[in-house]
Amino acid sequence: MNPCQDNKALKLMVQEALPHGKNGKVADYIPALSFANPTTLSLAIFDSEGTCAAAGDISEKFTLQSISKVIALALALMDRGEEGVFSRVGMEPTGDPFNSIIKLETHSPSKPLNPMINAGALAVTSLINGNTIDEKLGRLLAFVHELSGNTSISYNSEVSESEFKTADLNRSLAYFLKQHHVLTGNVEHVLELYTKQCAIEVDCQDLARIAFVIANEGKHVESARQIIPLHIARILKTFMVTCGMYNASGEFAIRVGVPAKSGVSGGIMACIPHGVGIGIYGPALDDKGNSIAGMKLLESLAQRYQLSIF
Ligand SMILES: NC(=O)CC[C@H](N)C(=O)O
Repeated sequence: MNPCQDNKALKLMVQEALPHGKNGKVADYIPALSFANPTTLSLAIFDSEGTCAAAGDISEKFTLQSISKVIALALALMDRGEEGVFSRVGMEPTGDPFNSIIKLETHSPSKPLNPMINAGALAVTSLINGNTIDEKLGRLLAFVHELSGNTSISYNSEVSESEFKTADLNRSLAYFLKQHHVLTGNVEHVLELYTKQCAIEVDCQDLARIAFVIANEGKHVESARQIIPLHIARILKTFMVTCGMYNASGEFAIRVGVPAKSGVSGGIMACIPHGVGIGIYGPALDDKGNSIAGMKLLESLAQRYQLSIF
């Protein structure tokens, strides 16, 4: 696997975007995330030639958080099929914050509107095959290893424990879903798996490689192996466009126009059809939970390289 090469043009773009982070704040509702350095920004871009260009400190690691929802959805769809997953979770954007409970009660039936909000992601995580939490997590990690080509990726237990102890809102969502038979099984087990899934730790280069596979119709560049079936890769990208940036997805589609998924750690994964994967890390967030400098950087990249799919 070729390591990413520093790129001068990208470095300039990172330097330009970085000051925008000053207007943001690192997430602290998960206490372990509050230690992140708000003045950092890094970028890796992996393309169909198998080359990777980078800028910023790409060795910095961060947890996937909501970006993991895309990966868990892929695995659940491979495990259960579309009917098995979409009987429990819908396909529509909400316009509400990612952890909102409101539409679960006002919508009938009370299944979560999509897999990118927390309620939908909890339902999806509960569908991953395996007899024990360890087995399910092991399958998820093996899948991440395959997508990224990096078998050393694991989860950060300090972050997962910090989230598990404080996840009362997600706990409420999950118990609500259990009451309405959307989620079956032990809620605490689902939360344990979900918080470990969110705490899977990567760097920008790993994220760019994962993004590439999704962008490239589910295929690896080196081996051309189909890791994710084509129709599932399309579903993932479509959800990323309609719901990937939470309740900022509409504005992001206009300003940037690429399938992307953010996480509250400050990561953004962007998948440019049909074969560029982008990984970004910038932990200062806006009030919707998206990386401010990261979004600015994607906007400049999209303008400069005409990336918008629209
Ligand atoms: N938006 C996010 O990244 C949310 C993920 C986080 N683990 C949570 O459930 O709150």
